[in-house]
This record gives sequence, C-alpha cells and structure tokens, in this order.
Amino acid sequence: MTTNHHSDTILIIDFGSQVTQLIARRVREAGAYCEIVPFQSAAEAFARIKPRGVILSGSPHSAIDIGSPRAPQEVFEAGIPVLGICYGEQTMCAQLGGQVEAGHEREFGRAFLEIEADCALFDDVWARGTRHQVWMSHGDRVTALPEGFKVVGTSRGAPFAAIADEKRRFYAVQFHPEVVHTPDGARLLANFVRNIVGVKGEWTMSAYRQQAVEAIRKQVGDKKVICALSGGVDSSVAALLVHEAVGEQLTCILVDHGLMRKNEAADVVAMFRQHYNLPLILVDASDRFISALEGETDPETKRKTIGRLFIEVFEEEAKKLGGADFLAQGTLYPDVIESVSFTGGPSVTIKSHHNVGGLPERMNMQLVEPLRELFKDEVRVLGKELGLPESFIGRHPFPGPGLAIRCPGGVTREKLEILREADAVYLDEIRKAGLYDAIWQAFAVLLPVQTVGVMGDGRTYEYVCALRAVTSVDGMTADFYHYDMSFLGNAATRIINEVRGINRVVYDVTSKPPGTIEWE
Ligand SMILES: Nc1ncnc2c1ncn2[C@@H]1O[C@H](COP(=O)(O)OP(=O)(O)OP(=O)(O)O)[C@@H](O)[C@H]1O
Ligand SMILES: O=c1[nH]c(=O)c2[nH+]cn([C@@H]3O[C@H](COP(=O)(O)O)[C@@H](O)[C@H]3O)c2[nH]1
Ligand SMILES: NC(=O)CC[C@H](N)C(=O)O
Ligand SMILES: [Mg+2]
Repeated sequence: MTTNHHSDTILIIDFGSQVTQLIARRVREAGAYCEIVPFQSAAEAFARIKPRGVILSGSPHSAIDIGSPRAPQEVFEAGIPVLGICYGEQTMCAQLGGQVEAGHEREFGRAFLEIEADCALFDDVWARGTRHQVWMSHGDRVTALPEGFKVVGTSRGAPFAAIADEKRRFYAVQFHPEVVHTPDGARLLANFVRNIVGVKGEWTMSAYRQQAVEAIRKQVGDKKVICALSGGVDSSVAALLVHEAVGEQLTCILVDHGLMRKNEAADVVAMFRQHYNLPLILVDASDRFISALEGETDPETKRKTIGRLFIEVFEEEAKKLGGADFLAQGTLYPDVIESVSFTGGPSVTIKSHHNVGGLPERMNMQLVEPLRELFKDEVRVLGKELGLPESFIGRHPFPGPGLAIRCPGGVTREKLEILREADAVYLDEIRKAGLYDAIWQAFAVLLPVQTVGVMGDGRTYEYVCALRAVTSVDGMTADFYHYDMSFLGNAATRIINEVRGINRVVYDVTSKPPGTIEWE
C-alpha cells in the first residue's frame, strides 16, 4: 500500500538513534501522520512525500567525522519547518554553516535546561527564566551557530542546548524531547507539529480506516485474498479491514494446531462468524502437529517443525479454494522499521520466531499489509473502531507455536491438556484480581520435572508448573511482574486443587535479558 495519500505528512529522517520510533509516537499523539525514513533514502522520500515539516533524529555517529550522515540539503531549502534533535541539531548546524566539536563536557541522562528566550517551540510550556528537566545523551556539541539562529535554552554541558531561527522556522535541541524522561517533551513536539508546522491534528483512526479500506480495494480489485487468522490483535484487525474492503473475496484460515489455549479456537470462530459473518475456515490439524512433534525435545526443531506444518496446511487450504492472489498479514510499523534499520546488522538467532512469511514466495502471492504504518496501540484503537470486542483487543500476545513452547522438552497430548487447564486457572485468577491489563503477558509453563508431594494423606508424584508474568513495552526487554505474595499463593492453591497432574507451582522471577519471555 502506498502512503502518499497523506497530505499532512511529517517526515522523520532517521540517523540511527535508539529512540527514533518514539519521535513518531509523539508526532502521532499530536494528531499528525508521519513516516520514518533512513537517511540513505531521505532524498527520494522527501521528493515523493512532499512533507509539511521534517524532524532530524539522533544518531550514534559523530557529525564531526568525515562522511558522517547528512540530511538532504533540499530539506533546508523547501521553506518548511525543520526540527533537529541531538545529532539532528548537530548536523543541521554543520550543514548551515555552524560549528560542532567533541571533547567538551559530555551529558548522559538527566540534565536541566535554562530557558533564555521565548520561542515558538516552548509556547505555553516553558517561560523565559525557568528551568526544566530534560534528558540528554551526547558527547559532541554545537559551538557556533549558523547565521540567523539564536540561543533559546542552555544546559551545563551544552551552551546551545536549544536554538531557533524563527524566520526560517528551523528549531533544534540537544536534548531528547521524545523520551519520557523529558517530562514536557511531548508538549514541545506537539507545539512543533500543530503550531509551527500547522497540522490540524486530523490523523485519527476513523480517517485511517477509510483510507486503508480504499487502498485495499484499489490493490486487490476483484481478486481473492487469504488471511492467516490467529485471533491475535494484529491478524484480527487486518482481517476485519480487508473484509470491510472486499467482503467475500477474503477467506480467513485459522489453524487449530492443538497448541491453542483452552476454548480458543472455538471462541475465535464464534466471534468472527457471529459478529462479522466473515468467511473463516477452521482447519483441525492438531493430530498432524502433535504427531510431528512427538519425541522432539529440541526447542529450535520444535519451532521449525511447527513453522513448516503451518505453511503446508496453508498451501493445501489455498489450493482447495482454487488458489489466491493475495495474502493479508498483520505486519506492524515496528516490524517494518526493524527490517529497514541500517543499524540492524547481522545478529545471532536466539529463537526462530514462527511466521507465515514463507508463504508469499512459495505460493506466488502478493502481500496486503494494511497495518504496516501503525503501532500496536494504534492497532488496538483501530480494532475498537471496527467493533472488535474488548476481550480481543486487550489480549496478551500469544506466540504462533502456542503451548508447544510452554512445554519444555517433549510435547504430549496429556501434558498439553494439563497445561491448558493450569493456564486457564492462572489467567482467571489474574482477571479476577484486576491485573490483566497491568501485565503485558502472562502464562503457565509445564516443566518436564516431577516432584513428590502429599495430598489427602497420600503420596503424589506429579509435574511442576511455572507461572510467568512480565511487564514490557515491546517484548524486546521485560521485567517479571511483582505480584503480591498472597496472589501467588492463591493461584498456586487453585492450580494444584483443580488441575490433575500438577502438585507444585513456582514463579519465574527472571527479566529479559538475561532470560527471554517464553521458555523455549
Ligand atoms: N493458529 C494460527 N492460525 C493461523 N494463523 C496463525 C496462527 N497463529 C499465528 N498465525 C499467523 O501468524 C502471524 C504472527 O503471529 P503473531 O502472534 O505475531 O500475531 P497475532 O497473533 O496476530 O497477534 P499477537 O501478537 O497479539 O498474538 C499472525 O498474525 C497470523 O497471521
Ligand atoms: O508469533 C510469534 N511467534 C513465535 O514464534 C514467537 N516466539 C515468541 N513469541 C512472542 O514474542 C515475544 C518475545 O518472546 P521471547 O522473549 O520469548 O523471544 C513474546 O510475546 C512471545 O510470546 C512469538 N510470537
Ligand atoms: N544521541 C545523539 O544523537 C548523539 C549524537 C552524537 N553521537 C553525540 O554523541 O553527540
Ligand atoms: Mg499471536
């Protein structure tokens, strides 16, 4: 899907900062549509998108180095507002005739900004003569301003911590307004977006929905689309959008691999058939998946086996439908950014995440990805807009390989049944305690370990169940959830009393890193 239908776009040029995505978040919160482009393709994107304003991100590079990245010079010649952040300030100054130096006082973390002068960026947020917390992360600094600029804020380590050329509408800050540790940062960015660039804040999910539906119709025409539907938020919202756009040309395929949570397949089918009358095929492939997994204890082999079977099942189902030209997927913006980021060099594989990404090539299909411009919380808002019930919208993520990776070691039907029950009791307790939304993801794991216990005066020798609950923003890093001990005690008692086959419960207090969220 092309994105040039947004006339009010703000372009964010990414020089490789760790927090560029946060700039986009803040801009969208201010009601403006924006796109991030890596600096290498910025010139092309600038010409194509014709943005109303530009933001230059931070960077691990030093603007002093020969060959360090630059913004396309056209950005400064188009008569539009430009905001430089950290490296963005440094390259802006270097490109417009100022000076950048290294080796002065470095600032990492909390710093304080003295407001020296009025500036449109600070309107209704910071008054002249006041002092405010900001977050810094720099070693280099600007030491001479380009012509036309004035200092509007200073910090201990950065005499030019905030600068402006109000006539040309160029603004730059050495601190990072996009991070939460700059408490007023979001309001500064909103000033840039709404007052300086003058975007009216009409980037809403209902506008997005209309645009997306039109774009899908244009792309798909009268051809057939299939969608792998898990009942997770992303694929559900993608399916609903495509359905709204092309109705019966869409067929969704839900694979019950026998590794779902309790009642999950039935709930997903009921919801989509009843509320949406959405063409959905439920494929019961549980025998096939479970027998293929039999005797397999290596986590990577288990994951790969599941990935391969997913693709096989899909190919077979698509054939039965007489083939399909398009595959709809719930790809999100962070997935897109990660795959184009120039900083993302070759990294080691920790685990092979299952996905159906092998399908398009194998089956010669084109992708329909209506969510590729959105963040997860925006997808949730869009889901609400489309009427998706709350119980689906707020769902914790659930991995494609399902319960198989929550049964470390060999998977059997019996173990899966025990795990399914324990997981259901655990989540029930979490919901009853009102903790579901405070936790990013929670689940039970059935360990391949049996221990001795005593129940009703008899000896037991049964499995250990580990409970996991984490807080996270994006799943990349996570902390264990700090439950009240009495909650854990209650959950453990209920699981042991109600689930045959478990006589001991433990809680996982590992963060990520060094652990991962799932156990395999
Ligand atoms: N049981 C399944 N049947 C069909 N497709 C599936 C199944 N499980 C996963 N998929 C496909 O794999 C994709 C990736 O799974 P993933 O868990 O990342 O996303 P999701 O399930 O849509 O959302 P969430 O991250 O909230 O769980 C899904 O979007 C869906 O297309
Ligand atoms: O769709 C998916 N297919 C997978 O193969 C997969 N493996 C892990 N996960 C989910 O990703 C997040 C991070 O998990 P880890 O810390 O275990 O890597 C957590 O939310 C995990 O549940 C997966 N999701
Ligand atoms: N966070 C940044 O953008 C840092 C810019 C540059 N690398 C410096 O250290 O000053
Ligand atoms: Mg999922």
